[in-house]
Amino acid sequence: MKPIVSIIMGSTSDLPVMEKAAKLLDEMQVPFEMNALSAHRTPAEVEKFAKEAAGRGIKVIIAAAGMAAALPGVIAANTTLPVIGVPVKGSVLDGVDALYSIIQMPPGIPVATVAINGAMNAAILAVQMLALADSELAQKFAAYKEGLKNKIVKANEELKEVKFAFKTN
Ligand SMILES: Nc1c(C(=O)O)ncn1[C@@H]1O[C@H](COP(=O)(O)O)[C@@H](O)[C@H]1O
Repeated sequence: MKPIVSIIMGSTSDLPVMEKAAKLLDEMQVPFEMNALSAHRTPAEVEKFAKEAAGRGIKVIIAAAGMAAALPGVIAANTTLPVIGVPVKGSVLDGVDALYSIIQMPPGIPVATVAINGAMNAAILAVQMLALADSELAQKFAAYKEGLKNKIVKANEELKEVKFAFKTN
């Protein structure tokens, strides 16, 4: 199947973080692609990628970078597709540098920024955007959310049992 989400990262060193986004998209059966491109190191390729993405059928771009993270913003500047930015923790500034670089976009060129290393939430946001026009995906996502709820309800029941055991000992 042709990819409809594109995960792009500034370096393959960001992959351990971005694997969480890939896993979630895989779980939701959303076709995606992954590329490492850098606005600093491969600016021409980034511009080409961003300009051609919509024409290739990509609907949402997830762009991740650490340090002086220009990549998500440069992609947003070169496409009309929604761009979700993931600041990656990696430098001596622990990802705050990337967070500020990505989140503080000038008016007109937004990047929907998630938490530092928030790759999974980036994928969830992408799924939510796609689900607006895909009722099957919307149902899958609703089931996923229900699963999250059930997990905490079960954990709460287990907690009560622990408390009970604590009291009787
Ligand atoms: N922030 C950017 C950009 C960019 O914004 O274009 N290109 C690479 N990087 C980031 O540099 C960090 C170190 O990269 P290396 O590990 O390759 O030296 C990575 O977190 C990457 O996202």
